[in-house]
Amino acid sequence: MALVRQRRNLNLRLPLPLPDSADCRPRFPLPLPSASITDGAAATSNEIDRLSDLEKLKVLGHGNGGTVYQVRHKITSAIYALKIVHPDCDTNSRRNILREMEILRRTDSPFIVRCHGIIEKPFGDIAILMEYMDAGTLDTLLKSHGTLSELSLSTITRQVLNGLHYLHSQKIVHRDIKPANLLVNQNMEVKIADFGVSRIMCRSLEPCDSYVGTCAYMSPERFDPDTYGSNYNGYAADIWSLGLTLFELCVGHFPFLPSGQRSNWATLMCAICFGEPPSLPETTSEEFQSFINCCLQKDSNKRWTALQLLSHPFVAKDRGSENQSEIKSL
Ligand SMILES: Nc1ncnc2c1ncn2[C@@H]1O[C@H](COP(=O)(O)OP(=O)(O)OP(=O)(O)O)[C@@H](O)[C@H]1O
Repeated sequence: MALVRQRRNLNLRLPLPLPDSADCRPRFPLPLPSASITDGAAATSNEIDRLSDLEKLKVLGHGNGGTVYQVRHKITSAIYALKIVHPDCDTNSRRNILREMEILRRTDSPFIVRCHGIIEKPFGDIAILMEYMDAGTLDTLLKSHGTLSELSLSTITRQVLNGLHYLHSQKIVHRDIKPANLLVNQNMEVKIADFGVSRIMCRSLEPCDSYVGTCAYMSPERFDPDTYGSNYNGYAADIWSLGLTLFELCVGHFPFLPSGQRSNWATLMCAICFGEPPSLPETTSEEFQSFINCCLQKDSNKRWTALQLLSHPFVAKDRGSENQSEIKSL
Protein backbone atom coordinates (compact mmCIF):
# COMPACT_ATOMS: atom_id res chain seq x y z
CA MET A 1 0.00 0.00 0.00
CA ALA A 2 1.56 3.23 -1.00
CA LEU A 3 2.24 5.76 1.64
CA VAL A 4 1.80 8.73 -0.60
CA ARG A 5 2.23 11.97 1.26
CA GLN A 6 -0.79 14.14 1.46
CA ARG A 7 -0.82 17.71 2.55
CA ARG A 8 -3.35 18.64 5.15
CA ASN A 9 -4.07 21.94 6.69
CA LEU A 10 -4.01 20.96 10.30
CA ASN A 11 -5.49 23.17 12.88
CA LEU A 12 -2.37 23.67 14.94
CA ARG A 13 -2.85 25.76 17.98
CA LEU A 14 0.75 26.08 19.01
CA PRO A 15 1.66 28.94 21.27
CA LEU A 16 5.35 28.91 22.05
CA PRO A 17 5.92 27.37 25.47
CA LEU A 18 6.21 29.62 28.47
CA PRO A 19 9.63 31.09 29.24
CA ASP A 20 12.25 29.21 31.18
CA SER A 21 10.37 25.99 31.46
CA ALA A 22 12.86 23.29 32.37
CA ASP A 23 10.89 21.06 30.02
CA CYS A 24 12.12 23.05 27.09
CA ARG A 25 15.73 21.94 27.46
CA PRO A 26 16.92 20.07 24.42
CA ARG A 27 17.68 16.40 24.75
CA PHE A 28 20.64 16.89 22.47
CA PRO A 29 23.10 19.48 23.74
CA LEU A 30 23.89 22.08 21.11
CA PRO A 31 25.67 22.94 18.86
CA LEU A 32 24.06 20.65 16.31
CA PRO A 33 26.21 20.09 14.35
CA SER A 34 29.62 21.76 14.89
CA ALA A 35 29.45 25.50 14.33
CA SER A 36 32.77 25.52 12.52
CA ILE A 37 31.26 25.54 9.03
CA THR A 38 30.96 29.00 7.54
CA ASP A 39 28.18 28.62 5.06
CA GLY A 40 26.51 31.97 5.31
CA ALA A 41 23.99 30.76 7.87
CA ALA A 42 22.99 33.23 10.54
CA ALA A 43 25.50 33.35 13.36
CA THR A 44 24.24 31.44 16.33
CA SER A 45 25.19 31.16 19.93
CA ASN A 46 26.22 27.72 21.05
CA GLU A 47 23.00 27.22 22.88
CA ILE A 48 19.63 28.24 21.58
CA ASP A 49 17.83 25.88 23.81
CA ARG A 50 14.74 27.80 24.87
CA LEU A 51 11.75 28.51 22.74
CA SER A 52 11.17 31.53 24.94
CA ASP A 53 14.29 33.14 23.45
CA LEU A 54 12.61 33.09 20.05
CA GLU A 55 9.98 35.50 18.79
CA LYS A 56 7.63 34.23 16.10
CA LEU A 57 7.47 36.64 13.15
CA LYS A 58 5.30 34.82 10.63
CA VAL A 59 4.22 31.43 9.33
CA LEU A 60 6.43 30.21 6.48
CA GLY A 61 4.42 27.13 5.66
CA HIS A 62 2.65 24.03 6.84
CA GLY A 63 3.79 20.46 6.36
CA ASN A 64 2.57 17.09 7.53
CA GLY A 65 1.96 17.43 11.24
CA GLY A 66 3.66 20.76 11.77
CA THR A 67 4.10 24.41 11.00
CA VAL A 68 7.26 26.31 10.06
CA TYR A 69 7.65 29.83 11.46
CA GLN A 70 10.11 32.58 10.75
CA VAL A 71 11.52 33.49 14.16
CA ARG A 72 13.94 36.03 15.61
CA HIS A 73 16.38 35.21 18.35
CA LYS A 74 15.66 37.89 20.94
CA ILE A 75 19.26 38.20 22.08
CA THR A 76 21.21 38.13 18.81
CA SER A 77 18.36 39.25 16.48
CA ALA A 78 19.39 36.44 14.14
CA ILE A 79 16.56 35.09 11.98
CA TYR A 80 15.79 31.38 11.81
CA ALA A 81 13.11 28.99 10.62
CA LEU A 82 11.43 27.03 13.41
CA LYS A 83 9.49 23.88 12.63
CA ILE A 84 7.08 22.93 15.40
CA VAL A 85 5.34 19.59 15.46
CA HIS A 86 2.36 19.15 17.71
CA PRO A 87 2.34 16.16 20.08
CA ASP A 88 -1.16 15.22 18.94
CA CYS A 89 -0.07 14.69 15.35
CA ASP A 90 -0.61 11.21 13.94
CA THR A 91 1.93 8.43 14.41
CA ASN A 92 3.22 8.79 10.89
CA SER A 93 3.95 12.49 11.27
CA ARG A 94 5.64 11.86 14.60
CA ARG A 95 7.78 9.12 13.07
CA ASN A 96 8.72 11.47 10.24
CA ILE A 97 9.77 14.27 12.56
CA LEU A 98 11.88 11.89 14.65
CA ARG A 99 13.54 10.68 11.47
CA GLU A 100 14.13 14.25 10.32
CA MET A 101 15.69 15.13 13.70
CA GLU A 102 17.98 12.13 13.55
CA ILE A 103 19.23 13.05 10.09
CA LEU A 104 19.62 16.76 10.78
CA ARG A 105 21.69 15.88 13.84
CA ARG A 106 24.03 13.84 11.66
CA THR A 107 24.45 16.16 8.71
CA ASP A 108 26.99 18.91 8.38
CA SER A 109 27.20 20.28 4.87
CA PRO A 110 26.71 23.69 3.25
CA PHE A 111 24.35 21.94 0.82
CA ILE A 112 21.99 20.64 3.48
CA VAL A 113 19.73 22.96 5.47
CA ARG A 114 21.52 23.60 8.75
CA CYS A 115 19.98 22.65 12.05
CA HIS A 116 20.74 25.00 14.93
CA GLY A 117 18.91 23.13 17.62
CA ILE A 118 16.27 20.61 18.50
CA ILE A 119 14.02 21.40 21.42
CA GLU A 120 11.77 18.75 22.84
CA LYS A 121 9.26 18.86 25.64
CA PRO A 122 8.58 15.43 27.07
CA PHE A 123 5.13 14.44 25.77
CA GLY A 124 4.96 17.88 24.18
CA ASP A 125 5.88 19.83 21.07
CA ILE A 126 9.04 19.09 19.16
CA ALA A 127 10.77 22.08 17.59
CA ILE A 128 13.58 22.11 15.07
CA LEU A 129 15.47 25.35 14.67
CA MET A 130 16.93 25.70 11.17
CA GLU A 131 18.76 28.26 9.17
CA TYR A 132 16.27 30.54 7.45
CA MET A 133 16.27 30.31 3.66
CA ASP A 134 14.90 33.67 2.62
CA ALA A 135 13.84 32.89 -0.96
CA GLY A 136 11.59 29.92 -0.18
CA THR A 137 11.70 26.74 -2.23
CA LEU A 138 12.44 26.04 -5.89
CA ASP A 139 8.76 25.26 -6.23
CA THR A 140 7.72 28.72 -5.06
CA LEU A 141 10.46 30.25 -7.25
CA LEU A 142 9.08 28.40 -10.27
CA LYS A 143 5.55 29.60 -9.51
CA SER A 144 6.56 33.21 -8.91
CA HIS A 145 9.27 33.68 -11.57
CA GLY A 146 8.49 31.06 -14.19
CA THR A 147 10.92 28.54 -15.63
CA LEU A 148 14.62 28.78 -14.93
CA SER A 149 17.35 29.22 -17.52
CA GLU A 150 19.97 26.53 -18.12
CA LEU A 151 22.57 28.76 -16.54
CA SER A 152 20.60 28.93 -13.29
CA LEU A 153 19.76 25.25 -13.49
CA SER A 154 23.42 24.34 -13.88
CA THR A 155 24.29 26.28 -10.71
CA ILE A 156 21.34 24.78 -8.84
CA THR A 157 22.19 21.27 -10.05
CA ARG A 158 25.80 21.47 -8.89
CA GLN A 159 24.66 22.38 -5.38
CA VAL A 160 21.98 19.70 -5.17
CA LEU A 161 24.43 17.10 -6.47
CA ASN A 162 26.97 18.12 -3.85
CA GLY A 163 24.25 17.72 -1.23
CA LEU A 164 23.19 14.33 -2.58
CA HIS A 165 26.78 13.13 -2.85
CA TYR A 166 27.30 14.15 0.78
CA LEU A 167 24.11 12.39 1.92
CA HIS A 168 24.84 9.23 -0.06
CA SER A 169 28.41 9.10 1.29
CA GLN A 170 26.83 9.18 4.77
CA LYS A 171 24.53 6.33 3.68
CA ILE A 172 21.49 8.58 3.82
CA VAL A 173 18.88 8.42 1.07
CA HIS A 174 16.54 11.38 0.87
CA ARG A 175 13.61 9.68 -0.93
CA ASP A 176 11.65 12.88 -1.55
CA ILE A 177 13.75 15.10 -3.82
CA LYS A 178 11.42 17.57 -5.56
CA PRO A 179 11.32 21.35 -6.09
CA ALA A 180 9.33 21.91 -2.86
CA ASN A 181 12.06 20.27 -0.78
CA LEU A 182 14.93 22.35 -2.16
CA LEU A 183 15.26 25.58 -0.22
CA VAL A 184 16.86 28.65 -1.70
CA ASN A 185 18.17 31.97 -0.43
CA GLN A 186 18.80 35.37 -2.01
CA ASN A 187 22.39 34.36 -2.83
CA MET A 188 20.92 31.52 -4.85
CA GLU A 189 22.35 28.99 -2.46
CA VAL A 190 20.25 25.85 -2.75
CA LYS A 191 20.00 23.39 0.14
CA ILE A 192 18.29 20.06 0.53
CA ALA A 193 15.59 20.01 3.22
CA ASP A 194 12.72 17.90 4.58
CA PHE A 195 14.13 14.57 5.72
CA GLY A 196 10.78 13.27 6.96
CA VAL A 197 10.85 10.14 4.80
CA SER A 198 14.62 9.81 4.45
CA ARG A 199 16.42 6.70 5.54
CA ILE A 200 19.81 5.89 6.96
CA MET A 201 21.04 2.72 5.28
CA CYS A 202 22.93 0.36 7.56
CA ARG A 203 24.30 -1.92 4.86
CA SER A 204 25.09 -0.71 1.36
CA LEU A 205 22.91 -3.27 -0.46
CA GLU A 206 20.06 -3.10 1.98
CA PRO A 207 16.74 -2.77 0.18
CA CYS A 208 14.66 0.25 1.00
CA ASP A 209 10.89 0.25 1.42
CA SER A 210 9.89 1.92 -1.77
CA TYR A 211 6.47 3.44 -1.22
CA VAL A 212 7.38 6.55 0.64
CA GLY A 213 7.94 10.00 -0.76
CA THR A 214 5.97 11.87 -3.34
CA CYS A 215 4.56 9.45 -5.88
CA ALA A 216 5.12 11.62 -8.94
CA TYR A 217 8.88 11.78 -8.45
CA MET A 218 9.32 8.07 -7.75
CA SER A 219 11.61 6.06 -10.01
CA PRO A 220 10.56 2.96 -11.98
CA GLU A 221 12.45 0.55 -9.67
CA ARG A 222 10.43 1.77 -6.70
CA PHE A 223 7.33 0.37 -8.36
CA ASP A 224 8.99 -2.60 -10.04
CA PRO A 225 12.45 -3.43 -8.65
CA ASP A 226 12.80 -6.68 -10.62
CA THR A 227 12.47 -5.03 -14.00
CA TYR A 228 14.35 -1.82 -13.32
CA GLY A 229 17.51 -2.67 -11.46
CA SER A 230 16.90 -5.75 -9.29
CA ASN A 231 17.31 -4.05 -5.94
CA TYR A 232 15.84 -0.79 -4.77
CA ASN A 233 18.43 0.81 -2.51
CA GLY A 234 17.32 4.42 -2.78
CA TYR A 235 20.48 6.13 -4.00
CA ALA A 236 19.67 5.84 -7.70
CA ALA A 237 16.06 6.80 -6.98
CA ASP A 238 17.24 10.16 -5.59
CA ILE A 239 18.99 10.78 -8.93
CA TRP A 240 15.83 9.96 -10.88
CA SER A 241 13.90 12.45 -8.74
CA LEU A 242 16.59 15.05 -9.34
CA GLY A 243 16.24 14.52 -13.10
CA LEU A 244 12.46 15.06 -12.95
CA THR A 245 12.92 18.09 -10.70
CA LEU A 246 15.31 19.77 -13.16
CA PHE A 247 13.05 18.88 -16.05
CA GLU A 248 10.11 20.53 -14.30
CA LEU A 249 12.11 23.66 -13.45
CA CYS A 250 13.11 23.93 -17.12
CA VAL A 251 9.76 23.36 -18.84
CA GLY A 252 7.42 24.59 -16.10
CA HIS A 253 5.31 21.49 -15.63
CA PHE A 254 5.73 17.96 -14.36
CA PRO A 255 7.39 15.95 -17.18
CA PHE A 256 5.01 12.99 -17.34
CA LEU A 257 1.99 15.24 -17.66
CA PRO A 258 1.26 17.90 -20.26
CA SER A 259 1.04 21.40 -18.84
CA GLY A 260 -1.86 21.92 -16.46
CA GLN A 261 -3.08 18.30 -16.61
CA ARG A 262 -3.74 16.37 -13.42
CA SER A 263 -3.43 12.67 -13.05
CA ASN A 264 -4.09 9.91 -10.60
CA TRP A 265 -1.55 7.64 -8.99
CA ALA A 266 -2.16 4.66 -11.31
CA THR A 267 -1.81 6.69 -14.51
CA LEU A 268 1.40 8.21 -13.27
CA MET A 269 2.80 4.85 -12.25
CA CYS A 270 2.04 3.45 -15.72
CA ALA A 271 3.66 6.44 -17.40
CA ILE A 272 6.79 6.08 -15.23
CA CYS A 273 7.09 2.30 -15.62
CA PHE A 274 5.86 1.67 -19.15
CA GLY A 275 6.44 4.97 -20.94
CA GLU A 276 9.70 6.27 -22.34
CA PRO A 277 11.62 8.63 -20.06
CA PRO A 278 10.70 12.19 -20.98
CA SER A 279 13.02 14.16 -23.25
CA LEU A 280 13.75 17.85 -22.99
CA PRO A 281 12.66 20.20 -25.80
CA GLU A 282 15.13 20.39 -28.68
CA THR A 283 15.75 24.04 -27.91
CA THR A 284 17.77 23.00 -24.84
CA SER A 285 21.52 22.37 -25.11
CA GLU A 286 22.99 18.95 -25.86
CA GLU A 287 24.81 19.06 -22.54
CA PHE A 288 21.60 19.54 -20.60
CA GLN A 289 19.77 16.86 -22.59
CA SER A 290 22.63 14.45 -21.97
CA PHE A 291 22.62 15.25 -18.24
CA ILE A 292 18.89 14.58 -17.95
CA ASN A 293 19.35 11.39 -19.92
CA CYS A 294 21.98 10.20 -17.40
CA CYS A 295 19.53 10.88 -14.53
CA LEU A 296 16.44 9.40 -16.19
CA GLN A 297 17.75 5.96 -17.12
CA LYS A 298 14.91 3.59 -16.33
CA ASP A 299 17.34 0.83 -15.38
CA SER A 300 18.69 2.06 -12.06
CA ASN A 301 22.02 0.30 -12.70
CA LYS A 302 22.61 2.51 -15.73
CA ARG A 303 21.78 5.73 -13.92
CA TRP A 304 24.77 7.87 -13.02
CA THR A 305 25.69 8.42 -9.39
CA ALA A 306 25.86 11.87 -7.80
CA LEU A 307 29.66 11.73 -7.93
CA GLN A 308 29.69 10.80 -11.62
CA LEU A 309 27.20 13.53 -12.42
CA LEU A 310 29.38 16.12 -10.71
CA SER A 311 31.88 15.62 -13.54
CA HIS A 312 29.23 15.87 -16.29
CA PRO A 313 29.90 18.87 -18.61
CA PHE A 314 26.52 20.39 -17.71
CA VAL A 315 27.69 21.05 -14.15
CA ALA A 316 31.46 20.59 -14.21
CA LYS A 317 32.10 24.07 -15.59
CA ASP A 318 31.63 26.65 -12.84
CA ARG A 319 29.60 29.39 -14.46
CA GLY A 320 29.08 31.19 -11.18
CA SER A 321 30.30 34.61 -12.30
CA GLU A 322 28.37 34.40 -15.60
CA ASN A 323 25.32 33.57 -13.55
CA GLN A 324 25.49 36.38 -11.03
CA SER A 325 23.52 38.99 -12.98
CA GLU A 326 20.86 36.47 -13.86
CA ILE A 327 20.52 35.38 -10.24
CA LYS A 328 20.13 38.96 -9.07
CA SER A 329 17.14 39.36 -11.36
CA LEU A 330 15.30 36.38 -9.87
N1 LIG B 1 14.57 26.48 6.70
C1 LIG B 1 13.54 27.07 6.10
N2 LIG B 1 13.64 28.35 5.67
C2 LIG B 1 12.59 28.94 5.05
N3 LIG B 1 11.41 28.35 4.80
C3 LIG B 1 11.27 27.08 5.21
C4 LIG B 1 12.30 26.38 5.87
N4 LIG B 1 11.86 25.12 6.14
C5 LIG B 1 10.62 25.06 5.67
N5 LIG B 1 10.24 26.22 5.11
C6 LIG B 1 8.93 26.53 4.51
O1 LIG B 1 7.92 25.88 5.25
C7 LIG B 1 7.16 25.02 4.39
C8 LIG B 1 6.76 23.79 5.18
O2 LIG B 1 7.93 23.02 5.42
P1 LIG B 1 7.88 21.54 5.97
O3 LIG B 1 9.24 20.97 5.91
O4 LIG B 1 7.17 21.50 7.26
O5 LIG B 1 6.85 20.85 5.07
P2 LIG B 1 6.81 20.45 3.57
O6 LIG B 1 8.14 20.03 3.06
O7 LIG B 1 6.15 21.55 2.79
O8 LIG B 1 5.79 19.29 3.72
P3 LIG B 1 5.99 17.85 4.29
O9 LIG B 1 6.98 17.84 5.38
O10 LIG B 1 4.64 17.53 4.73
O11 LIG B 1 6.44 17.13 3.09
C9 LIG B 1 8.06 24.74 3.20
O12 LIG B 1 7.33 24.44 2.07
C10 LIG B 1 8.83 26.03 3.07
O13 LIG B 1 8.10 26.95 2.31
